[in-house]
Amino acid sequence: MEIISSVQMRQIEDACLKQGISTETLMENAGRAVAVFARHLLEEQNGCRVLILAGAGNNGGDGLVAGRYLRSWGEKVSIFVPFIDTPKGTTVQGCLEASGDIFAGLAELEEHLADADLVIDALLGTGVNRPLEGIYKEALQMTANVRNTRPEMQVLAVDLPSGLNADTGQADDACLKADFTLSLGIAKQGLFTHRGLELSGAVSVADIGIPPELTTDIQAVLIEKDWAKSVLPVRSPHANKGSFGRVMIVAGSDRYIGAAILAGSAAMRVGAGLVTLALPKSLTGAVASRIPEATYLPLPEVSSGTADNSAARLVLSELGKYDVLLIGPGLGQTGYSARLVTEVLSNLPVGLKVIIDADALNILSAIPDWWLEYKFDAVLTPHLGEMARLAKATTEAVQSDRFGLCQKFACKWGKTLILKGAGTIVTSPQGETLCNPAANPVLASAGTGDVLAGIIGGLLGQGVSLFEAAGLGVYLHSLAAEALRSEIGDAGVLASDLLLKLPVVIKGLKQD
Ligand SMILES: NC(=O)C1=CN([C@@H]2O[C@H](COP(=O)(O)OP(=O)(O)OC[C@H]3O[C@@H](n4cnc5c(N)ncnc54)[C@H](OP(=O)(O)O)[C@@H]3O)[C@@H](O)[C@H]2O)[C@@H](O)CC1
Ligand SMILES: Nc1ncnc2c1ncn2[C@@H]1O[C@H](COP(=O)(O)OP(=O)(O)O)[C@@H](O)[C@H]1O
Ligand SMILES: [K+]
Repeated sequence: MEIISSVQMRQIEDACLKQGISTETLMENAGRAVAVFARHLLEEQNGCRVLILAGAGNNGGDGLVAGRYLRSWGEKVSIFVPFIDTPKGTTVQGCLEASGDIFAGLAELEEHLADADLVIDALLGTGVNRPLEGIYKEALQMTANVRNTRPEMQVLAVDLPSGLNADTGQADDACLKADFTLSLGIAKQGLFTHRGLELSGAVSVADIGIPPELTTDIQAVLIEKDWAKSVLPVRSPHANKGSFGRVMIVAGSDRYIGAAILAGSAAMRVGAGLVTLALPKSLTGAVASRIPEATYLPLPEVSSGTADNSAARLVLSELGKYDVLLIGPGLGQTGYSARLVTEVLSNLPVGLKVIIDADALNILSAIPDWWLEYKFDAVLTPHLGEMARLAKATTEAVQSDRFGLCQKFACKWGKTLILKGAGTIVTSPQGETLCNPAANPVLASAGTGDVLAGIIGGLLGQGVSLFEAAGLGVYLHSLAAEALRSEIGDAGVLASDLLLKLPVVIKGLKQD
């Protein structure tokens, strides 16, 4: 599914106008599609009472058109039109009366909510430009309250839940949670990240007659099963371990021994041929007892668990034999770790695929204009805090514009950037964007990021490109978490539980 911003949607609307397709035509198509969808929902629940909340903009227009169709098909339609007393309200009143029972007061709204089978939320769409207040806010809150007492009453959002920002997924406190969202023409990106994930319900897209040639420039898509299947590495029965890549993981320090175990195991569990863990010498025994299948590059130490200043040279002397370097999980941020990271990144063999994760990102963020020093493309995997440090922004600023910032900085830094968290976003340096529309508390626990970095390392080793490995890695990680949530529950799952699920979800993907 393609996804776009509100600015892009406006450009497409303008292009439609130039081709002679008017906004009225698009709105007619949109309203009809909403009505068809609504009728289907009503049939499923044997209902017939539709309550439409129609705002003063084009989103409300879509709702009014839907009302006209539904009424002509014999459904019982009532329409809340809070702007009825404005000049615009007066001009549309004539056609509204033909659309069903119309009213503007909250008392009547409460009455209609008492027996509505379906609420169509067409108060605000992409045009929301300020906090909700007054009658809009009260109407949405009243609807939400009634829905709490009448869960059988369903809510269908037109284009997006009213009060949700179409670009950022930020939501007004009064935003009405939908069971279904019918996005018009092309799905709006804000539905799939931040609060959009919890507020939009099941999202589908209505064809409203936009000519396909006007959508060819769209660079952002959701990560979906068919795409993931298409980029899964192929495994020949005649392969040997050299066929599936050699992955070097520089990870772990005295306080974070588990990071190396999780990342190394994950790389192997997605099918890497050979994984070498480069970690401080005194940690090697403990880690090797947990992953006997890996090979080891014990790094000289300045003290127990801290690699010394000669460690980078040792890593570099071996790296020529590898396809992939993952650097960062559990490294800590001492001066020694910083020197290890910067010296390795400054002297990489040509052609090596690189993932920079966790502490290595924090180390980069302390270097002014680090991206000018390290000009090669690499996969960067920041969570919110790491992204804020790298982008010199607050975490709130990052979270309030996840798509915008991920796209801006992937281009500026020339890196394949993964902005982690619910609704993870992946952007290539050229701006191609993938979004994984998933939120899962199973992943909100320590160590899951190490697993993700290892997965991506394992996929890169098998020849997947940086961008595709990033997207596929995020998807497999999320599928494994979803499987655990249904089997075990949403609390108490460990990052290491993901590991054994990885081969299973890969197998499932191949068979589907
Ligand atoms: N693009 C396309 O191709 C197509 C788009 N279509 C549809 O158009 C929708 C976008 O329409 P839109 O631009 O009229 O915006 P929309 O969300 O209806 O409301 C804006 C109005 O609300 C107001 N307002 C703003 N914030 C407010 C607040 N907090 N509280 C109260 N009022 C607030 C603002 O007025 P203001 O007071 O700022 O003058 C303005 O009047 C889109 O989501 C889709 O459904 C389809 O019809 C077909 C093709
Ligand atoms: N609520 C959530 N929904 C979906 N994914 C999540 C959620 N919380 C965390 N994740 C994912 O879990 C991983 C956590 O990574 P990170 O924060 O680096 O953890 P750690 O450093 O402890 O390993 C990321 O892949 C992130 O996208
Ligand atoms: K809406």
